[in-house]
Amino acid sequence: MSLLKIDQVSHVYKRRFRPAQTVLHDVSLTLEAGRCLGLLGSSGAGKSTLGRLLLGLERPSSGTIWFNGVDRHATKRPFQGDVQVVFQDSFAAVNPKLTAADIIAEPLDNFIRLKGEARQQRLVTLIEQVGLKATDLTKYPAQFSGGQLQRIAIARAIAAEPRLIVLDEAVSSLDMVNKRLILALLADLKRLHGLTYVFITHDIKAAEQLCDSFAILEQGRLVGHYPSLAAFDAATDPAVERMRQAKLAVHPRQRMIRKTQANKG
Ligand SMILES: Nc1ncnc2c1ncn2[C@@H]1O[C@H](COP(=O)(O)OP(=O)(O)OP(=O)(O)O)[C@@H](O)[C@H]1O
Repeated sequence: MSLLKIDQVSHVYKRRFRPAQTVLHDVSLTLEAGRCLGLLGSSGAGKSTLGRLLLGLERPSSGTIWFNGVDRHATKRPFQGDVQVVFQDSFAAVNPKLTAADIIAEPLDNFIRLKGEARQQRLVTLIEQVGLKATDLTKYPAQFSGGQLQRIAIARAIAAEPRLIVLDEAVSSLDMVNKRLILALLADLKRLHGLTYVFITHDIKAAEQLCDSFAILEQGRLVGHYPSLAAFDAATDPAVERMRQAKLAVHPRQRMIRKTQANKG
């Protein structure tokens, strides 16, 4: 049985004073445990919407998301520790008033509930697993670089021993060196913990480094699904060609950040 089965999922956003917008159309995908699915597509293709459905933050308008054989949205609390997320902007994703220990401990306290020395030991193990030091646990977000804070976000994501992690543009804001390091870290953690990833990205090169299978969304439709890197590399269909052509384009959010920084400077 597949760990994840997305079965004919469609999603519609209702909008005020404008017609409703269907952003996912009949998407079906499967993912085996211990594998990484690259979910590729240009801006607005519906990637993050699908990620939010997997996390249980939204309910699909139609279709079913089966997780470990269970309809994810049929339960009362679809958002459980077994699916976690790492977002692109780690500074926005954490509370600046919390220490690294508080941030990493959040899912631990919610889902595992360790106490005293066992809890502290687990925090030390987690921060060391992402390549930081035990002494970093008492630091605040502002004291970390973007790459270091992304490591904290990854430690938080693995803290509750999830089965699946949604990585939503998780390396897109990082410089080339940090991107390579974080991709290597994610690959190591996947091997070590038998993790399963959905890697949402517009960056074909990053996806090729981490993923075992590849899906391309265009305007909410699945236009390509490749079960291996070899199949993806060999693909010549127009959807893959369009992704390859777009691979050097800067992500719109990055463009906005750069523009703001340029205006400030
Ligand atoms: N909460 C929302 N309410 C209404 N429309 C939304 C909402 N979230 C996303 N959308 C719309 O749904 C479409 C798909 O957005 P989504 O963020 O899923 O795409 P994406 O592929 O992740 O894009 P990006 O790479 O830019 O993040 C877009 O047209 C977007 O404007």
